[in-house]
Amino acid sequence: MTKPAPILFPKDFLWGCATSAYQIEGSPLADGAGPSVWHRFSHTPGRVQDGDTADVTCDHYRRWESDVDLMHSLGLNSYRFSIAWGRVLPEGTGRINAAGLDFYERLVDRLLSRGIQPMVTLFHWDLPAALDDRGGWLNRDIAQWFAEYADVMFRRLDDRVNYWTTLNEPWVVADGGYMHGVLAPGHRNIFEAPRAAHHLMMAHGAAVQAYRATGRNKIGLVVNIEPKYAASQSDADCAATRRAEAYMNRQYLEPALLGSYPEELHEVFGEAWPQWPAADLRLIKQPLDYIGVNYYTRAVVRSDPTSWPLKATTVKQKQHTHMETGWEVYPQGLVDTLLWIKDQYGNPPVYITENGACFFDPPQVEGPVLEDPLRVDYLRKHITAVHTAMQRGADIRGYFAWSLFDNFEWAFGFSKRFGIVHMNYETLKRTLKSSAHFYSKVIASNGAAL
Ligand SMILES: OC[C@H]1NNC[C@@H](O)[C@@H]1O
Ligand SMILES: [Ca+2]
Repeated sequence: MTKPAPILFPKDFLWGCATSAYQIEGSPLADGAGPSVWHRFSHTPGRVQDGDTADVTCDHYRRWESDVDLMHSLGLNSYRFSIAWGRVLPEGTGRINAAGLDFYERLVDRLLSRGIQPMVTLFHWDLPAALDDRGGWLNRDIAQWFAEYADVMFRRLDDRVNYWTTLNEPWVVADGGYMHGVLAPGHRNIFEAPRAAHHLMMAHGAAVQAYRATGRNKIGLVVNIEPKYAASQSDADCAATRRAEAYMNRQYLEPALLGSYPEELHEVFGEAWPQWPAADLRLIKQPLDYIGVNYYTRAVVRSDPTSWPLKATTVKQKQHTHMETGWEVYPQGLVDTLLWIKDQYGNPPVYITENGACFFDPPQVEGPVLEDPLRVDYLRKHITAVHTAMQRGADIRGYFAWSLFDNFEWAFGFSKRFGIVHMNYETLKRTLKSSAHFYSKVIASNGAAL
């Protein structure tokens, strides 16, 4: 039996880790920064598990130099992070806070000095509170507010940043922040959710349009995709699955890539679905250099007339391992997702901009390395899935593990640990997990160590 050929990735494949500003930086109001909706949300009793806030979290705002050195020691050739809008524009528009801009410029320069390509996300959920006071994502003007902020960043950093992202996971903001109210700004309103979603995408389009005026590099959109599988072949379950797929996986990709919304959304939102002017869709549909895909899990869907607003619910797959968030470990879903994007949207260049898992890790670490075999297994199977999709023609250009550190997991607070590096939140000591060593070997061997 001949040994299967070793898995090898292209020479210029990006290998990185992903983080976001509010989740790792701490010091949310330092050096003139304006508060974000997440600063307000986490300081509102009852909103975040155990009353956790990201006032300190990984203290990356003050430890960024040694953190970049840690990334270098792992052999990362890229690093995906986000900019806190309120550090740069404390009121969201107008006055620029030089100290905020300087922080990100120094971070980019250090990354480049260590041979690490920055991939910079402009919005990863931490909207300046001052803009939320003016309606936030419910105000059509936000498209221009966002383009103004994006332009400030492009002018300062496009000579060094080769990969830009407008938004991270707009679905999560609209669904969590406006439909179900479990994320900032905590609204629960079926009439607000599609408007927030639409204005998020208009902001995306306006920022890409602004980029094309001066930008010389690449810009894209990052979406979370959770492939939906019908629990049975019944008409009801298949229709429910189509609704779920339209609501999460197509509602953002299709206006961005096709300039249209899936028909199923009229059924999902009913009278709450607005009629949008064609000019809006023309603004949203801007040529992109890549799509970022964040993949964690799949959903098996059945019809459920009692569930709101989708009339669909997921069926637990007890035959597979699950993460602490209740998400099924299902690597085949990543292959299916990447081939779906290839076949449905013309094989655009794709980066896996997030992939990772939160399994129970002991909160304290005794020895030099924390053993996390379940996460090693998860990463091995999902990186292999990426390679499988590439062998079948998908144009995948890079992979970012979520996350470099354990960090503030939104409404879950610090209870969920996704890091390949353990974070002790009292001492702020960083400790490599065996998944960090594993990932480091995969990068060094360009895949052969899988
Ligand atoms: O839930 C894990 C991650 N998912 N995507 C967005 C990130 O901010 C989350 O921490
Ligand atoms: Ca360049």
